Amino acid sequence: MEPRILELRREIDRINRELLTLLSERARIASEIGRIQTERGLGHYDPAREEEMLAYLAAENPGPFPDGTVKKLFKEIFKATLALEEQEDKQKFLFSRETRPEDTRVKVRQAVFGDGPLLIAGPCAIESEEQMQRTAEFLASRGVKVLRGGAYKPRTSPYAFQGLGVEGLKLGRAAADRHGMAFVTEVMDTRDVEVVSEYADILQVGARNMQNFALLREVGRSGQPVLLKRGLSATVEEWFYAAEYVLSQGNDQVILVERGIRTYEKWTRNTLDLSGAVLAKQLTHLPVVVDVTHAAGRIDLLAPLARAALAAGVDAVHVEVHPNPKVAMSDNNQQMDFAQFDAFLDAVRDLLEPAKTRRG
Ligand SMILES: O=C(O)C(=O)C[C@]1(C(=O)O)C=C[C@@H](O)C=C1
Repeated sequence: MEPRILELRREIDRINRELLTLLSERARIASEIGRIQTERGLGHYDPAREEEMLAYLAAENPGPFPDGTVKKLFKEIFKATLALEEQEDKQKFLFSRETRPEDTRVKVRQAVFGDGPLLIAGPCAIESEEQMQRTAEFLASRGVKVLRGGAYKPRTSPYAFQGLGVEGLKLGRAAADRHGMAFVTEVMDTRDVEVVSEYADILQVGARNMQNFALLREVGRSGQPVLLKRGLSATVEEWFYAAEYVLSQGNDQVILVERGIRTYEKWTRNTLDLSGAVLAKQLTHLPVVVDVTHAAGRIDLLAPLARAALAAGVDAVHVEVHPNPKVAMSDNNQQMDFAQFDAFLDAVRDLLEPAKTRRG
């Protein structure tokens, strides 16, 4: 090798090392800026700041690189810096496995979310004492430990059945108590969190309320376990950020529910985003539930979707069950009757721990 080249390369090596030192120092300073921005709820990307730096770099460019090349090099530095700031943010999020590597377990009466697959089952809406008692008795006899039932119903039409309210809460609590089950029901308004908490073991925040930030904070403050449904068109990141609202109030009993997202598909009510559910398991330490009923909106897909979800490692599957769906006050076509639930159970039993389910 030409001695002069070797000598010049050693000069390059020295400058490489100096550049590395300066770039690392720059990154540490920018990280400090990023931490301050995050604390103040500010974003990191600042195009005006980037333009300001590019302007003086071009003006002071001694060559031989053309201004365009200098700008391109520094834009890469800005991009890398932004990625570093955003990565550091993610490591700060309470939902992140970076913050808590071990799985969070949510224990509610006899059910432990995150400790082996569970079923959540029950009617869309609580309609009567007889309906809730019959359903709870049947489901408990099949080993279901978590009873769902809506007392406050988010209906598209204001003229549709809105739920029994507190009367429904009482019926759900009584049915769950009689059969040793946990009771989960939706809360729709910050003003109802206190009363719903008196009856329900788990507060459900519905898909339409996923970014009702006041409600998220209120259920967080309640300290009650929260079942957080992903919004109809929410990104996975928005879903996690919604969970962060609850966690930020000091409440770590958060369970994430993938219930299908709104797409262009017409043959199913929504489109089950299994990748979203898997991302939730991988990136967060929170238990993850898949609600196959609201995803599919039809009975014939429930078992295959539940099998896929359980095989993918989710912690629970959520289905709607009603003694007589034909006369249900809501969602008639997507609730299983008892015989259909037994067939569903037979189809998924091998993926649920045998101890948790039995044929009555
Ligand atoms: O100064 C900031 O706000 C930063 O986040 C640092 C920095 C940079 O690399 O200089 C990074 C990204 C921004 O878009 C602007 C500037």
